[in-house]
Amino acid sequence: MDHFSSRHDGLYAEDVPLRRIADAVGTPLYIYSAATLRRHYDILADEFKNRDALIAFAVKALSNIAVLALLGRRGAGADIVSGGELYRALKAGIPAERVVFSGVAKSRGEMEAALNAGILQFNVESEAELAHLSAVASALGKTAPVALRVNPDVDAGTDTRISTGRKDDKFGVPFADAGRLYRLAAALPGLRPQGLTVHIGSQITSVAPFERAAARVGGLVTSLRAEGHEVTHLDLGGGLGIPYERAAAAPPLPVDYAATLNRATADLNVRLILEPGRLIAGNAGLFVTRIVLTKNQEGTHYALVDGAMNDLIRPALYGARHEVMEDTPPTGVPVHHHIAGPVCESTDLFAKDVPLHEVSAGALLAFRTAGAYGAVQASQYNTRPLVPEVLVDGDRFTVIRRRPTYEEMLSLEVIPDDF
Ligand SMILES: Cc1ncc(COP(=O)(O)O)c(C=O)c1O
Ligand SMILES: N[C@@H](CCCC[NH3+])C(=O)O
Repeated sequence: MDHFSSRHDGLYAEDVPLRRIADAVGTPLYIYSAATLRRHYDILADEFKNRDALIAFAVKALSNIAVLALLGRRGAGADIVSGGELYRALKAGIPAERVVFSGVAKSRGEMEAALNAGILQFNVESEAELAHLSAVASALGKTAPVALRVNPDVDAGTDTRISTGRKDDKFGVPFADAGRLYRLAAALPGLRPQGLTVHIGSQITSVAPFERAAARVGGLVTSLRAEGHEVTHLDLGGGLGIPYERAAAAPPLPVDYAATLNRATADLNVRLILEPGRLIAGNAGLFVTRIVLTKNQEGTHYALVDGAMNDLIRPALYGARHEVMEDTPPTGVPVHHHIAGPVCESTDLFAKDVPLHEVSAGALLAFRTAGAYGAVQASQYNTRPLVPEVLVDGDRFTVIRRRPTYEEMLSLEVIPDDF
């Protein structure tokens, strides 16, 4: 089911023509489909409906509060990695009891805010962090619910830049230290260890690594219980990959992924937590840009667009490929173009050799699969305004983050008096 479609009169997001949104809001911009977000959440939630399970959306993937509110109302929790994300999740109405806090270096202020809010769990990634959290919680007279993030030393087989579960990655505690650190957490004041967590990477395209990681951490649950510890929560992270290109091998279906996790944890009697990000948001978003002009450089045709790497950095950062849709219904023979933006970097190149039928100034191009790690990784490089976000729901659309003015962009800057 694709909520972004090409019809006889152009591209649509659900029942709204892209052209209508682009004319009203200007380009570049992100467009999200509410129906897709709901569908992706519901498919996963349904697979765990007979379990005590929480789907804590990874806020880092797409953190607009409208999206968080939409998911929160369906029962989603939030996996956060900063005080800012905590603030967003609570603003969006996600109850603190559904918030888990991941990250290798939480600051004192972030810990205090999360303790005061009363979050479900801190995912702790080192011995030093246990000591730090113990001190912060004790000073506040609070008890921090803790899950120890273990590094299962499983190669997720994904891009090395987004792999997190091999022993040399900076995440989690070494598997061999987990027992000792769980005991330490039980002994330290201000901490209440309640579980374990793993997250082995992102854009993972087979279920086998999830199965291995779940088996390893499941074994640890059993051995800790045998030592007399309470282990009531098991957080299996996020990381399932999604199809970026039709031509590429399809990643496992969410139902197969869910079946694997359900099987691996069926006998553990734990509250299960998942932290999907990309799976829910990735294919729910388009990045939309307009052609400004074309040029031929030493035999290469360039379509130069008004969007740039500061708006969607994935191609520049990871060599990611986002499929391109043309707004103009394809007629005639296409000409292959490189699609590049106006930023002064050679990596500001979205795609090479894309067959385009219409390259006149003003034509709209939409990059698919841009909902996750798109708008959230945008910057104001080259003093380009942060890219707006629009949420489509049926035949309606709402600007859920508007484009700032130049005045707003400069409003935090000051020229000292005494130069
Ligand atoms: C701890 C943690 N949980 C969840 C996620 C979400 O991952 P994904 O968007 O691949 O599902 C990430 C990002 O990789 C993460 O670091
Ligand atoms: N930013 C990465 C994903 C990182 C996952 C974060 N733990 C991407 O765009 O694919």
